[in-house]
Amino acid sequence: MKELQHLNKYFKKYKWKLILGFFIVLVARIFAILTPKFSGDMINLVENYMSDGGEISELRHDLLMTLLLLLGAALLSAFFTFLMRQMFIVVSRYMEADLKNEVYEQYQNLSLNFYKKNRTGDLMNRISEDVSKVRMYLGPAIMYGVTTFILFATVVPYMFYTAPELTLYVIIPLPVLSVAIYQLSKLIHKRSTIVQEYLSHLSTFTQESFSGIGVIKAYGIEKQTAEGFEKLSITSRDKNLDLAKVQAFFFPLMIALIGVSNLLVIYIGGKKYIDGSIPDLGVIVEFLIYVNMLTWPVASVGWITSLVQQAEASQKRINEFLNEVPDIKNHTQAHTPVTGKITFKNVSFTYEDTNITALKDISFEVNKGETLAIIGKTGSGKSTILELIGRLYDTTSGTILIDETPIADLNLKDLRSSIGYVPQEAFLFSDSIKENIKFGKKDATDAEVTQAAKNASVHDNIIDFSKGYDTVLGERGITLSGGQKQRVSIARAIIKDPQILLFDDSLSAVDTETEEEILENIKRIAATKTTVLVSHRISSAKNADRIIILEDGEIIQRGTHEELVNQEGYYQELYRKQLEEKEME
Ligand SMILES: Nc1ncnc2c1ncn2[C@@H]1O[C@H](COP(=O)(O)OP(=O)(O)OP(=O)(O)O)[C@@H](O)[C@H]1O
Repeated sequence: MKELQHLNKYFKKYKWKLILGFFIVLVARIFAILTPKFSGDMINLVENYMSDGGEISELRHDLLMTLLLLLGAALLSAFFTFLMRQMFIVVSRYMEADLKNEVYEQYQNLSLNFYKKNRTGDLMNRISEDVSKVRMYLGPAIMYGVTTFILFATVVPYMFYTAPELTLYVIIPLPVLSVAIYQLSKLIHKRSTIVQEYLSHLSTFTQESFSGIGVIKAYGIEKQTAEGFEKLSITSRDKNLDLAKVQAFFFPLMIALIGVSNLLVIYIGGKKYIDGSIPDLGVIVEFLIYVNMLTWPVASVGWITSLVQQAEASQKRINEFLNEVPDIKNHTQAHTPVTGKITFKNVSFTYEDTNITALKDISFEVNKGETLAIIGKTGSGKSTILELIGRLYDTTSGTILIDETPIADLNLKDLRSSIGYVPQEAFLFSDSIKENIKFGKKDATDAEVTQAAKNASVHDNIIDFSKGYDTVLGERGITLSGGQKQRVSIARAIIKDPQILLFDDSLSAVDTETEEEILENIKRIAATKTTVLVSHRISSAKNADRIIILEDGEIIQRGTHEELVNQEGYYQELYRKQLEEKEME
């Protein structure tokens, strides 16, 4: 139960509703106990009439009155049971939503390293599957727990009071039922976990084949894919059958044990009635109803135990993530506005998971209003520099200063809100183009969106779509070309109007003419901003105020375009090669 203690704060939050729920259960149970009593009374009325005689009209009247009472008690019990569900189950849904929000908020705070260590499927499972299992503890387990407790606390003493020995006999099979259901629930849980696993294999498989349908068709491997699917689905079916077999035991087992209790009531109760130790036949009828009434709660003790165990295991998995401390911590609560000067002082960086040293002793400076271009082969560490500026990671050694302040001393929120980052692979959400651009500035006006798109040279493409800026992207919408995606992503960074603009090879998919146009626009709007531009093309770098060349995480050359073209080395070679390519076009 240690792990589940995390949920106590939610019980505290909803305590009044839960306390009210407890009293409602109490009232519902009292009315429920009355129904067997009235049934017994009716039998007794008939029995007395048959043995003692009397007016038939009087019997009719008495029977009708008792029947009405019985009906009233049953209706009231049903009404309060409804209210009870409203309390417990509704509260559990609130708590489930609260827990989901708590986990989601924590996910948002965790750093990139966390996401690399854990698979997306696992993250999704913990926020959906595991939280649902925990809800079974917060809702049904608590509700049935309270109901069973109250029922036992009221019915069993009453039964003992009415016929002590008979009570003892009839409740003997109940613990057996409870243990049997517990074992069965455990087995059901084990098998349903396996079924669940296969289900997720199946959905991952289908999802991948649908996303990669183009590749599957191009390589003509539809048949193999279908065979792969069939194999998986047959195994999944067999696992489902295994589960169905144990599930099939559940109700027969309950019915068999109820049957045993009923037989005991009739046999022992009958003998006692014959020898006179039970005065009325009605007691036997009453007991028969009580036994049936107690069966489900008793069975539920086993079921609840298994639910609580599953919830405990799930909460343990959730707690693992909730207790995770973000690698990147915000040390400063005060507002720290950013102007834009960036200084790297002997920065080295090693990726924790791969142990790859991506940057070695890097030093450079970019002033506010300047543009720095970073050129280098793939894997030379260019993107890593941008990630360090956004503090997605902390340096392994050395210091990064922003406006002369160590980056770790800046308020993380201020730092991130002063950066417009265009990643290497543009990521667009399944939403309209307008909303995708507004992601950079939630309250942007339509005019601002259009202006940003114009600056990113994508406006003309957008208005060519029949729905213009309202065109929906993604799975159910249209697919933009690589270059269009990059430009929408640039518009998103521009609309933010940040102090620092970071472009990670963001123009690789556009032609050189459009590249030039965008660079011109960026130069204009970024006149007072700091721009860092990663590229493989000289055309992107040539107008930058400073250029650095990276190789294997080290700066091998630095200078302006003029200086570097006249210097033997990587830049000059690249310049010649790209010039030749251009001439050949
Ligand atoms: N998230 C990561 N986790 C572990 N290693 C990484 C990660 N990102 C990059 N690396 C490694 O760090 C090195 C530098 O990568 P980086 O992405 O900075 O290079 P790059 O110059 O931007 O390359 P490209 O031009 O291909 O984008 C590479 O060897 C890469 O494998």
